[in-house]
This record gives sequence, C-alpha cells and structure tokens, in this order.
Amino acid sequence: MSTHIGAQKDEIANIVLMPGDPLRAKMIAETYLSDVKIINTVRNMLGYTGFYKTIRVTVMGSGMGIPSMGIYSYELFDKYDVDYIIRIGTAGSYTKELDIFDTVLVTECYSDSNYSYVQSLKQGHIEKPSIQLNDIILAAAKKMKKDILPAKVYCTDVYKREQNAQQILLNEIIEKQGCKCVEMESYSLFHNANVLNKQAACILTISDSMVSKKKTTSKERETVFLNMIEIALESIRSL
Ligand SMILES: O=P(O)(O)O[C@H]1O[C@H](CO)[C@@H](O)[C@H]1O
Ligand SMILES: O=c1cc[nH]c(=O)[nH]1
Repeated sequence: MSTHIGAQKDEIANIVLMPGDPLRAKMIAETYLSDVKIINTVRNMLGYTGFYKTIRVTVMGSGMGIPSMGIYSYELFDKYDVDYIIRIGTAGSYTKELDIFDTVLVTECYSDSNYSYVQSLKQGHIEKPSIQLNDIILAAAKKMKKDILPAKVYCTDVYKREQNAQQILLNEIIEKQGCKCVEMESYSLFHNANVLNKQAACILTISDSMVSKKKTTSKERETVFLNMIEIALESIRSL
C-alpha cells in the first residue's frame, strides 16, 4: 500500500492506463477487461486490474491536474514497480487541424508549471514521452486503421483564463511553442517517468475546440472516447 493507493503491491499490473476521470476507468474495466478486480477506492480514485485478451493491465483514474497525476504516477512507478503508464485523456484544441473526437498522440509537452524544477531541480519547461511507447502506439493505430495525429501539447495548471491573460496563451503557447492542444496531466507524468527511468505516453481525444467552439458533453467525455481506449489497449499487447 502507498499513501494514496490502497492496493497490495501484487494487485497492480506493470502496465497502467490512466484516464483523468475515475468513472472512465470503471467504464473501461467493465467494457474491455476480463477477470476484473477493483484495487483502489481510496478517495474514490477508482482502479481496476484485469486482463485485456492475455495481457494483465491496471486501469486507474489520475484525477485532474499536474499535482494529482504527479502523486499517483510517482507512487505507481516507485512503490508498485509499474513500468509503463499510458494516459488516456481529453484535450481542448487550438487549431482547426484538430476537431472534436480526433485522437492525438503527444510528441512533447510544454508547461509553465514548476513541477519539474520543484521535484528534481530540472531546468526547462519541456517533458517528453517514451519514444518506444509512442512508436508502439503509432504501429497499433496503423494496424487498426485508426487515425492518430501526433502533436505537441500544452499542459496547464489553469482550465479557464481571464481575458487579460489570453494574449500570453496566443503569443507564448500557440505561436512560440507551437502547441496544438491543451490538457492538464502529461507534464508530471512524463517528468516522473523520466526521473525514475520508466516509460510513459499520452493519447488524447479532442473534447472541445477553441476554434470551432464545438464541445462534447460530460457524459460523452466519460463514455464515448473509444478510439483512444482501443488504440491504448491494442498497444499494450506489444509490450
Ligand atoms: O479527461 P481528462 O483525462 O480528465 O483530461 C482533461 O480533462 C480535465 C479538464 O476538464 C483535465 O484533467 C484535462 O487534462
Ligand atoms: O485541459 C483541458 C481539457 C479539455 N479541454 C480544455 O479546454 N482543457
């Protein structure tokens, strides 16, 4: 057991899929896994271990934001000997090239958060996923004939900005950094994987677009993003 996860060590697989929403973890376990056991209910951050085909896998929520993902991913890597975490989350699009329901593979992540510096005195604001995991995910998507669009992501601490802070978003994050979409957890996930010599990746579904102003509902965010879930599940068969 760790501080925030109530499972015994052997109840968690060495591969973990992590949506932000614990109810998405429940839906994935109930829909796709066999021989499923609930392994965490602490703080209602639901986690399940079962089998996808022959592969043992854990699916657990990360909660929202860099600190929450930072806590759970660190404990999973460090206390439970997890080797691989794939985040399966939602993102807002900054470009017309990414429409709602599109699936994105994060190639790198920019954040103005201080998580990396505070955690290990690392300088800079870029964190990268595992190249090996990303290649496996791209190959799985290709085999399944599903589109997955590589993109640099902005990982933010702030969901909604005031009007006077919008210009920084446009100048620094969209123009200068070239971020195509925004979410809130990949930075601490990638950082923890990198300092602990583990592997992490992040697949996202576009849930809303700042360009077209289209939005998905919260029920759709919980239940219908099956493309990224199926790509993640097929990918783990190659680990
Ligand atoms: O759908 P999830 O995985 O929670 O991801 C996105 O949704 C939340 C904001 O609505 C943030 O956690 C953001 O990263
Ligand atoms: O972090 C997020 C996730 C989805 N949509 C957003 O606008 N931001």
